[in-house]
Amino acid sequence: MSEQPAPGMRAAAVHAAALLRRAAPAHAAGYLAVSLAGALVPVAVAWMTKLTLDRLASPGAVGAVLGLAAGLAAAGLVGSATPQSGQYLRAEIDRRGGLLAKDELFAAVERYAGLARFEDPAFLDRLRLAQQSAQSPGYLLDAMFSVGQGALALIGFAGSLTVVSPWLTVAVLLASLPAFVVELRLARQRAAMAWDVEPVHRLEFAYTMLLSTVEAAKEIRLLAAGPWLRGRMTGQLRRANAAKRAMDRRELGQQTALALLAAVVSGGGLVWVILGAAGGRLTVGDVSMFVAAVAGVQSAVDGLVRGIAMTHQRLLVFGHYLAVVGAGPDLPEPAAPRELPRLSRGIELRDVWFRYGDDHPWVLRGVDLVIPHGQAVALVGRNGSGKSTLVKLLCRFYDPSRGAILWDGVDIRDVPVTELRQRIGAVFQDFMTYDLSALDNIAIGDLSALDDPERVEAAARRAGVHDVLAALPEGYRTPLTRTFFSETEREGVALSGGQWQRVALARAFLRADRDLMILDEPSAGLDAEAEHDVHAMLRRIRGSRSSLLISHRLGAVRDADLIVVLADGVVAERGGHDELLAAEGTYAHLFGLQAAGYAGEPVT
Ligand SMILES: Nc1ncnc2c1ncn2[C@@H]1O[C@H](COP(=O)(O)OP(=O)(O)OP(=O)(O)O)[C@@H](O)[C@H]1O
Repeated sequence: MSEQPAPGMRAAAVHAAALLRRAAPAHAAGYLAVSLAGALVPVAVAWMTKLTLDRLASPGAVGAVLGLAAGLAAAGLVGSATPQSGQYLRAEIDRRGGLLAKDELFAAVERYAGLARFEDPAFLDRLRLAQQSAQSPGYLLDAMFSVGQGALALIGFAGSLTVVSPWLTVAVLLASLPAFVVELRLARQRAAMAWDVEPVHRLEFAYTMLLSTVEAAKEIRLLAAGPWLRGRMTGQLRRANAAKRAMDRRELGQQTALALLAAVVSGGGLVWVILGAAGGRLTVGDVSMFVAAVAGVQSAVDGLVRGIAMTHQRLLVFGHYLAVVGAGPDLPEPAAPRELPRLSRGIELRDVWFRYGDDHPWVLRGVDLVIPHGQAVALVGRNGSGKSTLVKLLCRFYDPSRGAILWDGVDIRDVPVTELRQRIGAVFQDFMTYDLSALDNIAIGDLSALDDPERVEAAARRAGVHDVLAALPEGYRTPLTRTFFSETEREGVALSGGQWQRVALARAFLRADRDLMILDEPSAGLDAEAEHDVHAMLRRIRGSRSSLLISHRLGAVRDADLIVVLADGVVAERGGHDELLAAEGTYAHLFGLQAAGYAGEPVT
């Protein structure tokens, strides 16, 4: 990983506090009270023990001793009740805070209109850390409270120790100074290590997914590639473990040295106090107070330092959450958005250049193309010629690197992207197969159809998949996945590739009233009948809607109003089927090859 981000500790702390205040204010206040009690009870117990012992040593103070004994019992009660309530409050804070944080995180991710961030490894690492942070925001509170707890206990015990010996207090405090410095440095190093190890975990996760998903299981078993992938997965895990082990060892060495230093100081002090009590300079209560105070100071310093270190580390990680939530739009938003007119003339790509990144090759190199209103345009070209890329630009998943896309003359960058997408229906080449019910799989095309099963059925009929879906064990409510059960605990079903493609078509047909219908390889897995239906649908919408059809089956595109051949990043040929055949260019060549295949002629 190239750089460690600097997310702004203060901003992270303020945001975390605000988040928890919104999510669980009463629980956070309760947790604070319980934490304070946890810090103060041991100090109070130490004092009451000292006073009790001193009074017991001097005769005739039964009344006062009784009061102290009652105080000690009460402190014991508080001390034993606080951990359980603290644990409950802490868990509830996590649940409520986690819910809010996760919702906030994914609402922010949803606002990213483009795709580029989802293809940026550094961003994906950040997103994973942000998710970790959102999972359990109570950790942050823990860390911050332990700073307060440590500070209170430190003040209490150091003050108490001063009563026995101011010099010893100074020595104990000085001895704990290195711990501050070392632990803080370790926390920074741990946070940097977590950031560096993130890409390794991402790879490990990718291999884990390959080894555990049904999509990959077939090929991996046939190819006997499991051990090879497992080796890669464990290799990544070993790399991550090595980095963590190195960090743990560093911590072990440094923290052991710190512990030894603390032991030397408290051991020396104990000898001095015992000698003092034996010589009559100190009381028995002083010895008890000393033992409690030294242990208390050391554990308070330990808690304080760890609290600061933890806060530092968790704020750094929480900074990733903050960075994702506050990342702002990934595509420029128009300052003064224009209205998108109902398409009446057409969509024009004007000298469109595009590449996926500055160090990527140009995919489109000055495409000029008009998709006229009410016409069916077919886009053909060799693999990798940029057809799907052009579709992604039309949906504004990316902006052209140069040039513009005009919708009835309006640059699509000047209109709200959601408005643009409302006007488009599409089946992408890599369409989704959602692990949802059949109904959901189709209705997601237009969520207003969720409560209108008849519309969903009509779309499924048009895509030729209604009979299949209606015959499923729970009809349209059946999950189209073998991964989950339905609401009634019945197993889902698996569809065939072509059936899935019809479901994706049905999803797009729910949007058939939109201005532009994009079909990117919609019939690759379809049987001849279904393919025929797709083209019948395209003919039906012709005249009132524009469509863009991408297909390698040239027989399927021959009756488009306009056929466009994309090659070398530009429009190489355009025209009607007969026109392009007569031109004897790429289209004619490819069509000839396919036609010869169908006619059974030898292909030359
Ligand atoms: N997300 C991406 N990031 C980087 N490069 C990409 C990305 N998607 C596509 N490309 C590259 O852009 C080029 C065009 O790809 P595109 O998918 O647009 O081609 P296509 O004409 O649709 O191909 P096919 O006929 O095989 O579907 C290819 O060289 C591909 O490697």
